[in-house]
Amino acid sequence: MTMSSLSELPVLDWNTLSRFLHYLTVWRLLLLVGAILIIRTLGFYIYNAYFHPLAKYPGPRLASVSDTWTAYHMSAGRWPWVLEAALERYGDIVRIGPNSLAFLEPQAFIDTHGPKRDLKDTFVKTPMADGIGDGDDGLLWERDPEQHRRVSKVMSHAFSGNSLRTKVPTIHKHVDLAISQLRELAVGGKEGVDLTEWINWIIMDTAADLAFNWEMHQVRDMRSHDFLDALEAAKFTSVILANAKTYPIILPLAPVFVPWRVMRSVPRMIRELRIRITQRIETPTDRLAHSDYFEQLLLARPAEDNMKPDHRPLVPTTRTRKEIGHMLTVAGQLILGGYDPTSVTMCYLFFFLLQNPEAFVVLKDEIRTAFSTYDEIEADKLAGLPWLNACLQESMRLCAPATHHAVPRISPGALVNGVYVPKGTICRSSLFAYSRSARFFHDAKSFRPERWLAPTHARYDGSFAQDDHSGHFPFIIGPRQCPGREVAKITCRIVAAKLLWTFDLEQTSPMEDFDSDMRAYGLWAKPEMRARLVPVERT
Ligand code: HEM
Repeated sequence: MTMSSLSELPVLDWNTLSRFLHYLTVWRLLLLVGAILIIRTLGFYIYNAYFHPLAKYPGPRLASVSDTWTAYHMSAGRWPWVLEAALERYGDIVRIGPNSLAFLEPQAFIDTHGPKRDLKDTFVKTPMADGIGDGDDGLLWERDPEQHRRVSKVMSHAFSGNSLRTKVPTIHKHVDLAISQLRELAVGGKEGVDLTEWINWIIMDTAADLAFNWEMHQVRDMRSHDFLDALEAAKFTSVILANAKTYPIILPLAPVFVPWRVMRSVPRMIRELRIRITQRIETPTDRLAHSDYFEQLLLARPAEDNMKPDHRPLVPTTRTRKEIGHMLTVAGQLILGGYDPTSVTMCYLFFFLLQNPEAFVVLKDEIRTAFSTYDEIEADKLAGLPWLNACLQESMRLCAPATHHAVPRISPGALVNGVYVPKGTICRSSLFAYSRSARFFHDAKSFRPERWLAPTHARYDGSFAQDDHSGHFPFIIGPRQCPGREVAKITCRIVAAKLLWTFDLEQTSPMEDFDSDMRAYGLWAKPEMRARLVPVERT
């Protein structure tokens, strides 16, 4: 290049720059930014679809490039069925999001949820919700395995043997009141009662009373407490917000999905909880009506517990704002954990029984033969009734209350069902799909309590002998296993036995179909069930 050609090159002086800026109108600028965004997004999609470490797994095309697929189906209420269909179509491991895999085999569930020798190998929870008390995630939502272990240890005493026995009279108290209210109502009328509503009242009254001696009196007053209404109304919103945490793509849309009544009721719910908790903290143990789970939280003073006994202050120091926030969150979770899955289990138990009259008759006979008077009905004997327990197991197999959304966990970089899953991958095992798969259960989609009976039982049916129960974990397994599982089973048995000992049930609302009419958001929507309760005549 000669000196003369060099001098012909344009010089970037102020004039040139202002001519360039003049040329670059707002529209052109927007076009430029748009083009950059499109190229970036396309690059991101091409990487996800063809070069991502999970690209080798089959699945819906949209799911491989965006989380919209999962977020949409979860919010539409058909997630368990959609995931089941995807596993049926694509195989045992399906890519359900750019960074998410779903598994069918029980071993995958054991790998992701089972106990680990080293906490760093834990498959941690995905973010679910922020604690309602000062950013504290309490027990259920706690993601840090160390912190979870600490809180879980404190609470474990509340659910252990002796402590559990002290809770049983409280369960009977609420069920007895419901039965006597239902008798009073003389519910032989045309319409009958809303069984779902009564189950909700009984279970929530019991859950709140057991959690921290909170008497909600829904059964007594025969009307829903604001807290119950708010919780039921917030179900859909909670799935949107929880989804938004895992899939930020839907975060900007979240406010659109939050109905006005939820916006109004949730702060009310938290305010009420705060007042009740403060009252509970101020009530001395000897003035309580009965023992509750909350005692354990009040006993635990982490800072002081870790001091040598002779260094501890004689009078415990006042509770900090942080401690109160923690208690508030755990208390809310104890009510939510105690209420929702138990009421769902009870509702679906009756749903399946009403649709399977033969199984229903066997259950009524078993209960009415086992107890000659109402007052004889007690927890230990109920635990030994094979058909009652088989019906409960079968109902939780077909409609596992808390695991239908395939409880997600994040891989630390480990083997799942024999394949290496990279660190950070979200893993979901669909117990719903497993439970309804003909590969693991004979006559898988039918309600057949026989499958849970021992060969010595008169109704034992050998066709179910090959059923593979190894993945039946309605309460999951490992360190996050449900601590309330025994309370839940005792409650369900007592409610079912006392109701069926006293009444015959005739459904008055139309029968719904499980596969086409039911919906599951973050939590199961409950079926509409009106029933006439006819008191059993006894000589
Ligand atoms: C049939 C009824 C019940 C079922 C099927 C059930 C199921 C479950 C499942 C699957 C989990 C694990 C959730 C996860 O990791 O995301 C869980 C956790 C939990 N459940 Fe239950 N539950 C039931 C009743 C109860 C009851 C009566 C209580 C009493 C308060 C309770 C308290 C809890 C608590 C506190 C947790 C959190 C445990 C932790 O993260 O360490 N549950 N439950």
